Amino acid sequence: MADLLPVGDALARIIDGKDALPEEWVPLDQADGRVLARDLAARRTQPPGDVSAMDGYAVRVADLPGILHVVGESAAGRPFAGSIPAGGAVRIFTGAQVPEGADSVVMQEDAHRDGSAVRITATSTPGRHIRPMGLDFSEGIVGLRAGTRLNPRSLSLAAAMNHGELPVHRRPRVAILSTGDELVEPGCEPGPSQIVSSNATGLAAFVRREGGEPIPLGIVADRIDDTLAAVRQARAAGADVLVTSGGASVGEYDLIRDVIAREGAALGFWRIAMRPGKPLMMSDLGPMRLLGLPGNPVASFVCATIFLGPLLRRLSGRSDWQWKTEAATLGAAVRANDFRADFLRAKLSGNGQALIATAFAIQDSSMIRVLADSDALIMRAPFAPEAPAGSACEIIRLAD
Ligand SMILES: Nc1nc2c(c(=O)[nH]1)N[C@H]1C(S)=C(S)[C@@H](COP(=O)(O)OP(=O)(O)OC[C@H]3O[C@@H](n4cnc5c(N)ncnc54)[C@H](O)[C@@H]3O)O[C@H]1N2
Ligand code: MOO
Repeated sequence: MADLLPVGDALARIIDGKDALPEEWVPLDQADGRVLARDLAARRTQPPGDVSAMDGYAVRVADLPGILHVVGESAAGRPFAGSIPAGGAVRIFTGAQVPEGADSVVMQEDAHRDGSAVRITATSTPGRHIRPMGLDFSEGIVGLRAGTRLNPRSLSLAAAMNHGELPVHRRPRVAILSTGDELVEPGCEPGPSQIVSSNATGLAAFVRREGGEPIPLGIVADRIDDTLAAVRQARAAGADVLVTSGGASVGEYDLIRDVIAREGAALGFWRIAMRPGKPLMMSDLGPMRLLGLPGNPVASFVCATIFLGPLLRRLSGRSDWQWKTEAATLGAAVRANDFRADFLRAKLSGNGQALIATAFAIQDSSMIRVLADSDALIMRAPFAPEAPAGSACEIIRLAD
């Protein structure tokens, strides 16, 4: 089957020419999951001065041990104004600026206060319980790199670096169209030969998790005019990507190729050496990249994982756009593979370091329940020989 494109070539074609979408500025509280468009430098030094790491007394090590005179107080945001004289101490709290003259902080558990005096029986060392200025970061250092997907931790850092708004890439807009005469929306009363459309639901959630904005276009029947109208709707909505599901194969009702032709576009490719997902197709309708996913639910989802995810991450500006593989051990034997790269739905188990991936016995690409139960895809290269349980394999983890 020489006309089937290898998976790696298909991925290269799908991301080809697609770089990060333009930058926009968003407030911090809307930036979770967005991708930084520029390196982000600290706009201040943290901590801005030497501060105490404990509640206790700021002292001079040279005076210890001894009975010291408490000359004032330094609290976070309300520093002691003067400097500590010889034999003096300042009551200090966590995060408060260490007064001039002090070179150590003694925890209050190790000090005995008596009126304006404090008795400290042990000695200390210079710098003890003091966080030096700039311990966390100094003004001007790059704390977060362009291409980073923001998460709760990096957002805290952006805030601490004193950024109220962040430059992020625009989210990819992804139109999602289901095709098929037999399809009805979930939650209605299907007739006996109807099928509940499930692909669009999973695809929309997938798109959101990959940082995109789904544009749901619903279901169209297998009629060229209806399909064409929906594709034009996606173009008019300014979608960056149109994902169709179904109508990708060779039957008389498989219309996506006809629609591409009617739009005057060329078919980038059609049919790849992959199972599930053989009839995948790609085309560019102006700036909108069309990914024609197969209708079989598992094929649709696996193609989304392998191709749509990387495309969306590229458009979002992520530097980690490629899917990650992990080494695992087969929990059950797998058969010799044919000319199509196989992505076997599998369950992960294992204790400690050994990750065990066990392929489901039935791998039919219509089986949504198996997909829902899967934790990972076992990757099998074209013509990989049969492999017994216990052999090494490569997996792609499916997101929770
Ligand atoms: N003669 C051949 N027949 C088929 C081939 C082939 O090479 N030669 N390839 C097979 C493979 S592999 C796949 S995958 C499917 C893909 O077909 P289509 O993309 O045209 O999909 P449909 O025929 O429209 O639907 C297939 C199947 O999936 C169900 N479906 C479709 N859309 C949805 C949806 N949104 N939600 C849930 N289920 C959906 C549909 O009812 C069908 O059962 O072609 C093979 N045939
Ligand atoms: O891609 Mo098809 O789903 O191999 O079954």
